[in-house]
Amino acid sequence: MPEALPLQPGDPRRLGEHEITGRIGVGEHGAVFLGRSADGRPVAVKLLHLGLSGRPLADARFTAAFAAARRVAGFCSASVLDAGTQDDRAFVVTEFVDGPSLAALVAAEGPRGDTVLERLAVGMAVALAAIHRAGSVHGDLRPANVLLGPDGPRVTDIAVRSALEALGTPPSTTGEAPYYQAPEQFEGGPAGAPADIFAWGATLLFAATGVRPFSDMAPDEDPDLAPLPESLRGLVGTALARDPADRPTAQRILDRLLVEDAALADRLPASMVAEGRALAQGVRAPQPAPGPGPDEQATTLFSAPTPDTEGTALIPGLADPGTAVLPPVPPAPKARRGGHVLGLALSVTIGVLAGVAIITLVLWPRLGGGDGGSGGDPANVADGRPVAAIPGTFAGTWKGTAVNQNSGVSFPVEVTFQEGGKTAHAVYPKERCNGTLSLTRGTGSSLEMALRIGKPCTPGHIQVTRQPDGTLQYAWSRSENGRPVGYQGRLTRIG
Ligand SMILES: Nc1ncnc2c1ncn2[C@@H]1O[C@H](COP(=O)(O)OP(=O)(O)OP(=O)(O)O)[C@@H](O)[C@H]1O
Repeated sequence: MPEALPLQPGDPRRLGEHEITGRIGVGEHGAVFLGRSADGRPVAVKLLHLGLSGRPLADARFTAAFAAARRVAGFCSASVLDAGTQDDRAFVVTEFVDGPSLAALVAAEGPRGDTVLERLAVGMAVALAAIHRAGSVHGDLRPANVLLGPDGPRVTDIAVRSALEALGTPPSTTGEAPYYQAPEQFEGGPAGAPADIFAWGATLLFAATGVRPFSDMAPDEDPDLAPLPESLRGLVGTALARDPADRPTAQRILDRLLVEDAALADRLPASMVAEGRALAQGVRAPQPAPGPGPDEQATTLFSAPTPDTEGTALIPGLADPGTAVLPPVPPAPKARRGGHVLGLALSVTIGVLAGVAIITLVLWPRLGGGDGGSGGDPANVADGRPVAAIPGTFAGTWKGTAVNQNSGVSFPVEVTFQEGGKTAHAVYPKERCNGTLSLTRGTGSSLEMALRIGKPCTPGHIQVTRQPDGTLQYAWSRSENGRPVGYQGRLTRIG
C-alpha cells in the first residue's frame, strides 16, 4: 500500500465496502483518505465536509450524480469506483494515483516545459473526451485536480461539482475553482462540456506560466499565449473563447493534436496516442490495465531528451501528497505535538522520496531555465535548526483555504511573512479580519506563532510548517473548556 499519514480519532475506519487505512489530505470540500478496496487495490476516498441532515433524498441524489462518471474508463482519469453516504456524510471512491497534483508540482518547481505541456494537453483532452463521451461533465477541472502519476496525467474529482450541486450546495466562490471557470459559469450558466474545455486551456496556461491566467471574476481579457508551445497556442486560444459555441470539443482537440499533427504524436507515449486517436474518431480504444509503476512506453517517452534542458535539471524531491497534512487538531501537548508531527511527516517523506520523487523528477521535468518555482526549497524542508526570526524560505504572501473539520466550515486565509521579521500579517477576507502573528519559537521548517486578531475571528496558536510539495501547512488551535479545537489548511505562495 502507498504511504499515508495515520488516521485521527474520529476518522472513519470503513466507508462503504472500503477499508480506510490513512489520511492523504484535506481540501475545501472534503478530506481524502487512503483506502483499500475489497480486492486489495489502493483507492482514494473523498469524504465531503458537508453534513446531509435536512437534505431530502441526499443519498439517491448524490449517487445519481456519479452514474455517468462511473462509466468513464481510461488511463488519463482516476476512475470513479463508488459513491455513497454513511453517517450523515457523502463519500466518493476513486482510483488512487501515486503522484503530486499539477498545482503542487508547479508551486514547488515552477512552470513546465514544452514536452510536459504537450503531454498534459493530450492527457487532459483524453480524459475530457472520455468523460463527455460517457455523458458526464467534469465541472471543476483545475491544476489541483490533475494528478501526475507514474504513467501520465490523471484527471480526478470527476463530477464532484455536480454531486455537490445535487445536494443543494452552490458552486464555490472561494478557493481555486473560480480562477478556471468559463465566463458562462459566472453568469449562472451550467458547467457543460464547453466549460471543461475552457478549464483545459486555463490549466495549460497555468502549467506554462506558474500563475493563474485569470482573476476570480469573469475573464474579460485575452491572456498571453506566448508561453505555450506553438503546437498548442491556437487550440488553447480557441478553448478560451468567451462564447462556448466557439470552443472546440475534446474530440476535436485530439483530432488536431494527434491526427493532424503527427509530429506531436511522435513525442508522446504510444498508449496515450492510441487512446486519443480512438476517442478522436469516436471509438473506444482498448483499455490498458492500470499498473502501479511507470509502463515501458511512458518511461521511454517521458524521459526522452528534449531540445531544452528538461530532464537535466535536478529537482528536489516531492513526496506523496499524504505527507503534506498535519492532524487537524493537536491530540497531545503542544511541545510534543510539534516534534511528533514533524517527525512523522519526515519519516513518511523519507520513505516515499525515493519512489515518487524520482519518478516525478524523470517524468515531469520542469521548464529549462525555470526559476525553481515559488515554493521555496522542498529539499530542505527537514531543516530543524532553531531560528530567532522568520527564515527567507517563508518570505512572501501565501494564500489558501482553511477547513474547520468539526464544523465543516471552510474559509480563505492569506498570510504575509518578511524575512528576518518576528511578526507576520494574517488576513481572513471572508470575515474581514486582519491579525498579527508573533513568532514564539520555530525552526527552519516550522514556526509557532501567536495570533492576535479581533472579532469575529478568534486569537489562538498558529503552527506554520513547510511541506515537501512547496506549500505551507497553516494550523490554528486553542483549548476551549480543556478540549482542543482547531482548523487547518494548505497555503500556496502567490507573491
Ligand atoms: N485519486 C487520488 N489519488 C491520490 N491522491 C489524491 C486523489 N485525489 C485527491 N488526492 C490528494 O488528496 C489531497 C486532497 O485533495 P482534494 O481534492 O481534497 O484537494 P483540493 O482539490 O485542493 O480540494 P477540493 O477539491 O475539495 O476543492 C491532495 O493532496 C490530492 O492531491
